[in-house]
Amino acid sequence: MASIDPARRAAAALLSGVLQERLTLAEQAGELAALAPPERARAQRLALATLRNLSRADAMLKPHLRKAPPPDLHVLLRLGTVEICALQEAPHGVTDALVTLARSGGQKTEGFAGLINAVLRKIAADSERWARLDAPALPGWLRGRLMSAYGKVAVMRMEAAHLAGARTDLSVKADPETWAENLGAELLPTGSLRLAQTGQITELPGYETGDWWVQDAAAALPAKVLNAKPGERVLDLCAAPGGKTLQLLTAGATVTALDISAPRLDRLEENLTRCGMRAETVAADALDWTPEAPFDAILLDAPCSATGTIRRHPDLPFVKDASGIKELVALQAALLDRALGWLNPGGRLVYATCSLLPEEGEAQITAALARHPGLTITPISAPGLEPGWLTETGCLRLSPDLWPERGGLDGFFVAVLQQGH
Ligand SMILES: C[S@@+](CC[C@H](N)C(=O)[O-])C[C@H]1O[C@@H](n2cnc3c(N)ncnc32)[C@H](O)[C@@H]1O
Repeated sequence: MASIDPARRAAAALLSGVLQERLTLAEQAGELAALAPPERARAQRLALATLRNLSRADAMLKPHLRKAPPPDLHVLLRLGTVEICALQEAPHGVTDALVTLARSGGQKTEGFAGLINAVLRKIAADSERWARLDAPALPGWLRGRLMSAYGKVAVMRMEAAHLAGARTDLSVKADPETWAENLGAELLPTGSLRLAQTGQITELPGYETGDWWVQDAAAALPAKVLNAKPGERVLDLCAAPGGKTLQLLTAGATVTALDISAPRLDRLEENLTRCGMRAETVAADALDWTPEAPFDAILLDAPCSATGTIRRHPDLPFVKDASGIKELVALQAALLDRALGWLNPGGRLVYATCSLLPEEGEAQITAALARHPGLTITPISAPGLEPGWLTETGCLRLSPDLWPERGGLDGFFVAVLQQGH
């Protein structure tokens, strides 16, 4: 009998956490702590691929199952199906490994080793059907809202982008051309680097020396459009884990980085240390805190549904639903109202969310303009932006179906606001 594969066992545990306990993969990071880095990366890759392909795996399994399998067995069957059909791993090896895992799984799975063996053999024999299956659809609550906002064709393109996943992008401190060459990466028109392959990030040149940090090309745009100048006092509100703080510091600004979450601020501090940069950090609820002096510019990267990041976080549709969106929209408005009062005359505020929902983006800004007479939108311009990415009012609307030829972008909304006198 084959020995137990720790990466597969961890992947199955992560999948059970998402599908049965509705825990995000990030919330389950502790599950992976005992694994060596390559095994950890493999476990994550297996879990991500299975979540991205879940409805396709179920469509493959359906004809071979007489009734719905118990949840722990179902996870093993789905994982095996995705490994065979999507990742094109050798069916015999996958089947043996999952049979071994089932036998070691106690009462919940040990009795199903024979069934796993039989079903995965049928899946392997039937695997040419895989290519004809549709991309998995978003859950109904989200799909309906996105259809109203973007139309069916765009939503189907977004679903295809979610299935394709995301490459790893980096923001560099300086000299993007040289780093692109050193890392064999593509230099995107917006200035981010896109890696050809996602390997062990911490092993790449420039990681230890803090010359770059991981940041999606879309997530790099809010700080770029804020366009901080050397010596400006900038507040990064909702700052952790600090990708945008690093950008503002690189531009030469004096930055106060505030976040409500102390553990997330610890990660921000680690990132600052690695990159050799310094900011004032504040652990506080922005709704209670008041600055001692106003700022030249504020970046409000507000907490949101994160629906723009599903291609990177395919667990989100399984653990989140529409509940909580209203509260997030109210929190974003309260943060916006408060932050607008902390600007120097003529100061600018960049509002950003990694959401695809208009109520967390376009509608949030329309409502803010109605609440604050004299508040105006400054039309966005920055290198590399495509004209079609700008809304009629000059805000930036990004979605994962953009730049398909380059490998997509996270969904984001960005607005630059200025308070009149
Ligand atoms: C989208 S994330 C920020 C990402 C960050 N700007 C970056 O680029 O790495 C939103 C952040 O808002 C923080 N947050 C949520 N509610 C807050 C509040 N009331 N006051 C301050 N920060 C808050 C969360 O802890 C979370 O870190």
